[in-house]
Amino acid sequence: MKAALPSPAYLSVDAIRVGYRQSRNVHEVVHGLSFSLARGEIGCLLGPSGCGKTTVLRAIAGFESLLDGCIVLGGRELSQAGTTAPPETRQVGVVFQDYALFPHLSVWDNIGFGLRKLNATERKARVDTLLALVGLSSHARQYPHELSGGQQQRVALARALAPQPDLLLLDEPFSNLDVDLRERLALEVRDILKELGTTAILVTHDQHEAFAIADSIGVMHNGVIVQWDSAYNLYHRPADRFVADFIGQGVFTPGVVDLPRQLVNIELGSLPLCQGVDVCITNDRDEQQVDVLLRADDVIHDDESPLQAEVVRKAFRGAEFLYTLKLPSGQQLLALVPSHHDHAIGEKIGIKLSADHVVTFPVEQ
Ligand SMILES: Nc1ncnc2c1ncn2[C@@H]1O[C@H](COP(=O)(O)OP(=O)(O)OP(=O)(O)O)[C@@H](O)[C@H]1O
Repeated sequence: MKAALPSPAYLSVDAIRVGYRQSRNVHEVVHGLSFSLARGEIGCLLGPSGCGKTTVLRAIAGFESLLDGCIVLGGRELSQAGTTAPPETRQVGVVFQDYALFPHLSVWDNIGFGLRKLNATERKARVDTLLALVGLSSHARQYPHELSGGQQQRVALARALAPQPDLLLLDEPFSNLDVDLRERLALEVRDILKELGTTAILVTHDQHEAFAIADSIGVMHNGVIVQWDSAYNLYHRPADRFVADFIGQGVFTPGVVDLPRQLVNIELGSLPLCQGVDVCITNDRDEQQVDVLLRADDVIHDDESPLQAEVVRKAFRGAEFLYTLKLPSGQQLLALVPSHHDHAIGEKIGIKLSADHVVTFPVEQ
């Protein structure tokens, strides 16, 4: 059987460095960042405020030039140091956080704005198709101020998609919307982009948004991508402590690797080392102190368990409580527990481990 070949890159962002001019100096904020997308793939740059996500997006859109590296889209070189194709020649659409709709134009005219090269029949067909796709056919004659935030963002999406861009950039598009609507709209947007086969990049600091929309996610820290991966792998196989901390909820708990038995022993019990876990034993006793990542779903509540932990904090999450628990040693951990188990702060509850693999990191000095 032939091994599957990796999809060829449609967008290639190769070792780009980007900075902002400050008087005579350039303050570099993106340091040799690389990733690529196949045609029709949805990527996401996810990271904390100030890590450089928007700067990367602006460089791809052509609003910032490169200090080094290059950006290639569908075989066309868009940017390299000293050469920046103007934004309007790139066939790249952008959806901004604040919608940026034309207030004096109706929904229909906003969407049709970039289609003046089409004849009236083609233009009408295209706008009507997009209106139907974003579920706003009955709002065509309304003005932006007559729509909700979610509806306005759908108009902005339809307007950006109307000229059939080679690449769509979405800059924190849901951040002005309430939490429930955000995830719902993110899923809807994913369906729309997949139906059209549009290659897209979302920038966000919200992991739920990233998980809902993207095929591949790059976690950014200080101007570089520290892990480019699926949502599943970012959560279950974080490449370093920063990713482990940024994605999902969990704690680092001390453990000792028992290499001959392929176990890691922690206060709660023993966990199997999974194959491929990179544990470097530096002493001759075949054991090593490590920090073990324990996710909130690795610890389950069990009334029968002899292992007791004290509830020190609780946060209601609808279907679940996120409990912060204290072990007899004082070590704290997190546990997601179905919300019909409503325990008081200070109460002791039975817990046990339910992790099928373990992620370890070297102990921080
Ligand atoms: N026009 C500018 N001039 C100078 N510095 C800038 C400019 N825009 C951004 N920066 C700086 O570049 C760094 C990265 O900013 P950027 O907006 O790319 O981050 P971000 O990850 O998108 O953050 P956020 O999530 O808060 O939007 C920050 O330190 C910021 O202060």
